[in-house]
Amino acid sequence: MTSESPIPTVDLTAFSSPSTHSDADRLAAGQTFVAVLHRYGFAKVTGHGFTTDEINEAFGWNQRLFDLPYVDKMKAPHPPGPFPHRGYSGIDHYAAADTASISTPSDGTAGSRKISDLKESYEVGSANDDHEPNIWLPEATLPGFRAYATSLYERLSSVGSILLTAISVGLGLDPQEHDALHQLASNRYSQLRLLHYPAIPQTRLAQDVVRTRMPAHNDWGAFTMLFQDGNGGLELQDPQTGGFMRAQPEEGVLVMNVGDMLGRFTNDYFRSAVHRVAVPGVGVVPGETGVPARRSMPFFVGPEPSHTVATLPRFVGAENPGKYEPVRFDEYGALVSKYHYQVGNI
Ligand SMILES: O=C(O)CCC(=O)C(=O)O
Ligand SMILES: [Fe+2]
Repeated sequence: MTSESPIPTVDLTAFSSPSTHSDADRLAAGQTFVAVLHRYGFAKVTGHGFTTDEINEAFGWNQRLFDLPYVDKMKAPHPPGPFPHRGYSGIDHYAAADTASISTPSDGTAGSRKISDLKESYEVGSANDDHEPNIWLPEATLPGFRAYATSLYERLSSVGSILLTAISVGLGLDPQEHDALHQLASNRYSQLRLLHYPAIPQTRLAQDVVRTRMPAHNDWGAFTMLFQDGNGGLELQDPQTGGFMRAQPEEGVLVMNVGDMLGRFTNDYFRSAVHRVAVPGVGVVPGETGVPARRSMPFFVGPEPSHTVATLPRFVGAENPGKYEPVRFDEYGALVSKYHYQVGNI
């Protein structure tokens, strides 16, 4: 079941342009953001500070990267295991390599699906990450890409801080709680993923081989900020109805979804959002051409690997018993990525 009701949009300009807005503006925007995240676990966000020009530039690099011949892209191959989660994962190799940043919903939907290889990706971390080093193409293969991707990581990291501050203001956190929230976002250990889902020919759709471009899953960091191109396909599960809501593409809009760490931190006051990438049904594909290619760019915001994520006491009470034990982020990630490496399906 996919619902056509729109995902609420929250404008965070009061946080990205603080000098032209008052504390009252920030409180109102922060509270709206918190209310939407509490209800859904995700939101569309405008006024995040990442301009339309910057978004277009990022998609331009996405295209130039994936337009390279396969042999060139394989000059920066993702290693055969889950770690480090860096470099290029090709159409033919994706299922075994793509394991980090994703966990599986308890209903087992992701686990039961036989995946076709429908996407390629390139994973980028911080230049200062001493844990998972980046894997770069030779400079001559795509001149300027390394410098650009490094700067994009930094830009998106600062956008992540804006979203966290909005959450902090909206929740009315005290300074100590505010710091604990911000520890969910390490500038050094977040992760940028460039994604390309190639066009799918009509014949392949008619054979009914292709059901989803990415099966339902949760992201296991703190939260994810995603830009997608005009072709859309991202769907997020409404936790109240269980139906999926389409994230209709809109220029300049970022989709933010809660990941497992922010879910645990808030004792599910913000629930980790189940999401997937759908393929339009055969009936809605125009003509014989099939489904167009699609590009997206998620940025996974997460804490330091050694950081222990514990539920904030304000989210636990007599009517709201704590659901989660404190967990070290790297230990949680190792469990999830090992599972996905074995199942090899996302
Ligand atoms: O491509 C998309 O829109 C979603 C990607 C995603 O959910 C992921 O990479 O974890
Ligand atoms: Fe995801």
